[in-house]
Order: sequence, then structure tokens, then C-alpha cells
Amino acid sequence: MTAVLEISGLRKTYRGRKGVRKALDGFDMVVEAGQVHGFLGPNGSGKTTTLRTLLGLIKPNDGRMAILGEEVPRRLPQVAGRVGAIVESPQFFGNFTAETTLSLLADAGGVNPRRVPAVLELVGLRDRAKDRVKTYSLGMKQRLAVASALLKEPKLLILDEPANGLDPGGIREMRTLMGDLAGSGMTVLLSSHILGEIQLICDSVTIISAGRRVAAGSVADVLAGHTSSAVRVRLEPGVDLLGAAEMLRAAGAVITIERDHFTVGNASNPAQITKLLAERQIYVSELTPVSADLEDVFLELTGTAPVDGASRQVDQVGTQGGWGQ
Ligand SMILES: Nc1ncnc2c1ncn2[C@@H]1O[C@H](COP(=O)(O)OP(=O)(O)OP(=O)(O)O)[C@@H](O)[C@H]1O
Repeated sequence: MTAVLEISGLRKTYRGRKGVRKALDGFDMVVEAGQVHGFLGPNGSGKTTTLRTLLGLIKPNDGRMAILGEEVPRRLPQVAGRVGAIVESPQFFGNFTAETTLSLLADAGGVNPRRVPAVLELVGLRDRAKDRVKTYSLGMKQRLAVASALLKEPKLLILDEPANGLDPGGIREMRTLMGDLAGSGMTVLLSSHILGEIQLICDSVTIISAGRRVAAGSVADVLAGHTSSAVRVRLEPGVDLLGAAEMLRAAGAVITIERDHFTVGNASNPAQITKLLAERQIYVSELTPVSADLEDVFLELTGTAPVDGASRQVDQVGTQGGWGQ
């Protein structure tokens, strides 16, 4: 596979009245061609700074970046025509229709006007193209924004938080759209903190925390590297669930109590659970492993503060020790 986007050792320090803030601290990222790549991190972890730096809107302090094999920002003029990006929510005139809006943008950007119906079709707005934008839902406005970025037929599409503020239906539409775009050969980079959706949309991810990469790879690989040691425990009806949970907690288990069961978050040896319970004549009716999802991995990784001052990427974060070994 060829890399459409490569970043290495990127550093950005903001200096303000409140002092110096390291937004990017030797950040690395690689995005391969034809992928939908999720760029994930908590608020303030450096996602927007990375995207704005890539697009030449912010000057980095150090590091190398290349888009489609061209060094940026030096060669940005040569590559800009092949990159579509939305890093700030674009403002549209509510009284214009989507068709007019895109026609004006196409005209201003020297794009063939035939692209307008094509992109409207791509984002699923063809039937509403002649309606005023002010009658659109937020999801439709987001799709119009994507349409505007697609006018010049980019090879790489960069979207900052495209699912932000969308309801589940809007997120589903956005997900379908991303899949369609990648299916047409485009590479899509999308930043987000909505992880459940990312797991379904993306082929690969980069997770950033405090300006450094803490995980990267295919969603399956990232998940496989962080197998959960949690198990769900259900007891026979009528048994004192809270009492049993308390007893395990006193023995060192990390317990989360649900309505009709509890989970043990650090059960590296599930037999210990059944043994301790059986010693008190309490019998389990279900003991099931809880599989890790991207959200678990994200919390585990971004809750792990990187070593201060070290620029090494901490992809290989060790898993925490389990209880009951
Ligand atoms: N113009 C600025 N001046 C000073 N500090 C800034 C500036 N822009 C961002 N920062 C700081 O840099 C860090 C990274 O911010 P950035 O906006 O890149 O994060 P983010 O991951 O995009 O967060 P969010 O998801 O909230 O948008 C934060 O600590 C932020 O407060």
C-alpha cells in the first residue's frame, strides 16, 4: 500500500498569556491509500492543530509532513488541488439552494459545473438540491459541506469531526457516505471523538493523546492489542447480587454493578471468581468475556499519560495487570 499522508515528529507549541502549551509533541501518522482512517483523541489532544498544520494554516515548530508524496507545506500549491478539507464548519447562505451554493463555489474554484449534480448525487442531496439551505437539517448541511469539498474530485478528503452534533440517523448517513467515497478509491481522514461510529466506519485509526500517537493500525489490530480482561457475571435468581459483588470487590476485583448482573473489569483468571463465590455457596449462571471495543481502548490509552518530555510514540502500551492471577 502507498501512503497518502505521512507525518513524522510533528511539534507545535502555542505561546500565549497563560504560558507555553505543547499541542503536538513529536506526533507521527501514516494513512494508506483507499482507507477511511479515523483520527481519534480526546478534546484538546491536538487533532485540529494537526489538520490545520497539514493544510498550511498553522506553522509547525518541527517535523515532516507529506501529502500524496509531496512535502508540505513547501509543495502545498502542487498538491492542494487533490485535497478536499473541512476543518471548520463552513457557513452557507440560508437563502441559497444547495445547487446555487455549489455552482458558485465551482465557478469560484474553476471547477467544471458538471461536477455540481455529480457531488449532489454522491452526498444524497439530489432530491433536495433546489431547496433553500435554511430548510436543511444539520446532517444535510454537513453533507453539503462534504459536497463542497468533493467538487474538485480530491484524492484525499480531510474532515474534522464530521459527525459532531448529528443525531443517530445523520451519523448513519455520514457513515454510508464515507464508505461510498472510500469505495470510489478516495482516501478519507476523519477526526472524531465519537468512537462507536468510528469502529464501524473506519478501516484504520490513529489515536492521539496529549500531542502524541498512542495507537495506530487497522481497527482489528488495535482492538486485538487490547483484549479486555472483563467478564460479565450473572448469578442464579434470588441470590444477593450486591452482597456477592461486595465480597469480590473486597478481594480486589474491580466491579461495575448493572441491573441484573455485574462485570469484573480485571478478571485475568475468571476461575477465581467462581471459586470465591462457590466457597460461599453462591453459584454463577453466566460468566462471559466482555469484548473490548474502540471506546475501551481509547479510554485505556488516552487515560495513560505519556512520559513527559519523551518524543517516542507510545504505540506499545503494556496492558494493566489483572486480578486473580
Ligand atoms: N490558538 C491557540 N492558542 C493557544 N493554545 C491553543 C490554540 N489552539 C489550540 N490550543 C491548545 O492546543 C491543544 C490542542 O488543541 P486542538 O484544538 O488541536 O485539540 P483537538 O484534539 O482538536 O481538540 P477538540 O476535539 O476539542 O477540537 C489544546 O491544549 C488547546 O488548548
